[in-house]
Amino acid sequence: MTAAKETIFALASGAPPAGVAVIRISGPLSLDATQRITAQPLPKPRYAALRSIVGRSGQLLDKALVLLFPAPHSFTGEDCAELHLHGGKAVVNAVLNELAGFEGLRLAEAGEFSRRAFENGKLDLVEIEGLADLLSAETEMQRRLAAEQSAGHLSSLYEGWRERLIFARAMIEAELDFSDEGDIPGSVSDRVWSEVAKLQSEIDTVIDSIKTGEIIRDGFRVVLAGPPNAGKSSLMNALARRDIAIVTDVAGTTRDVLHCELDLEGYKIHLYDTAGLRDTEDRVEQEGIRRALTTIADADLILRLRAPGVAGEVDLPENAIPVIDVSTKLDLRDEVYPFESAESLAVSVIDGRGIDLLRRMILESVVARTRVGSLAIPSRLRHAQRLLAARSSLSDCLERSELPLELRAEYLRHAAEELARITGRIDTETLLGKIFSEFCVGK
Ligand SMILES: Nc1nc2c(c(=O)[nH]1)N(C=O)[C@@H](CNc1ccc(C(=O)N[C@@H](CCC(=O)O)C(=O)O)cc1)CN2
Ligand SMILES: Nc1nc2c(ncn2[C@@H]2O[C@H](COP(=O)(O)OP(=O)(O)OP(=O)(O)O)[C@@H](O)[C@H]2O)c(=O)[nH]1
Ligand SMILES: [Mg+2]
Repeated sequence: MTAAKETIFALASGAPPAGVAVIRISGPLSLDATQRITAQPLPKPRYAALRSIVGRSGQLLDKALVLLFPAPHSFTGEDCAELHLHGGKAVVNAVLNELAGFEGLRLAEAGEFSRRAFENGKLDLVEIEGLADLLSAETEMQRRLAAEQSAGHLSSLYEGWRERLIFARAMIEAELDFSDEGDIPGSVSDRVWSEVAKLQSEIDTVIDSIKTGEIIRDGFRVVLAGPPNAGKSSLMNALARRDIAIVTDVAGTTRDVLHCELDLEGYKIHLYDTAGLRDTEDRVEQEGIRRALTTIADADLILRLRAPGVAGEVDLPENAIPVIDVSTKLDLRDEVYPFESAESLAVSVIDGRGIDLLRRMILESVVARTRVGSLAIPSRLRHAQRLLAARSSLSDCLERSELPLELRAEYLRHAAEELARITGRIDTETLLGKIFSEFCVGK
């Protein structure tokens, strides 16, 4: 058993002033504290009731809605209470101070409610990561991805794989146990290998979707590249609809990499403006160009700009990054129609032609890059590492057919353990192993 937990509390809603502020309390003294601060009968569990919130000397602090969630049916799995106060700064402070004065209560640390939910088996690590992503989601696609993850759909996928691996191992154990008797029909393990191969390909599909998850969660990186004076900074300002970058007719105006974020139909886009690429003796500009090339190399999409009367079609480094060719300053040319082909177009920041079309082409590029059946997909390196490890154990298991069954089964155990590490739900077997390995031999 764990030692009796302290009771923690915190403002769970956004910074005051706000219409309503929610203070959340969790731990064994939650109900006591709520009783003391209301000095009225407690509402029945999970029903909101209006109560006077009073201070030590009986003074009225606020009239608030009070909600109780007795353990284990709460967010943390502990006794919880919520005070829905008027959201003024002084109201919130007065109630927080009152709670802080109670013996056995203290202010929660960052993430402590979620940590307790994890410790009480209410949420696994993957769901907690999803919850964190949900709270920081700014775009619709980020929200959808995080909602899938925090609702446990990704966890179920991993847990389902793990159960199938445990079952496969059980089949092998059974074969080992019965093989002494010599007369089992066919080989059980043959079926196991085909199941393992199937699992491996399912894991591969999910590993392949990690880049998609990363793009949705972290954003799609679009880089403006081209010679000086091509109109990169002007185009950044036009796409962002804000005056972010300095624009002049001096070649070599931009040196640092400039960044802004766009929300294109729910997709988070990082847009980078870079120094014009050219041979130069200017050391500051050289450094700018070095940074530009680094940014270009990390891009998910490159907008390669050229302008009438501006020399230097830039040679981009050889790589597989998609490119849209953009001819700028369309207003200085005779053409009227901005659309050239699927990979190229012409724009003008003066009359605005082609800008919306370019926005749509960027959107099409990110949509094409993130097409997946379901959004129950990983978006973090942590998952990628464990999945790759699990996958490599499965391929060892399949390829090393010269090994005795026991050893091949060991690879399956290892793969299952890697999956358990992602959700943080290490099975009793490994947990016990871990606990006992920490004891001295002979004790
Ligand atoms: N006022 C309020 N609104 C909120 C939250 C909250 O904690 N308080 N949430 C906080 O994130 C989210 C809702 N999430 C919640 C998740 C679980 C439980 C809960 O009481 N779970 C119990 C009972 C489940 C049931 O009755 O179906 C349990 O899991 O045992 C409550 C809120 C969003 N809105
Ligand atoms: N007529 C016209 N001029 C433009 C257009 N876009 C940019 N310019 C002009 O072209 C010049 C260079 O524009 P910038 O946006 O600073 O070019 P840049 O590519 O960022 O240049 P560097 O930062 O030096 O690499 C400025 O004088 C702009 O006003 C356009 O669509 N039409
Ligand atoms: Mg510039």
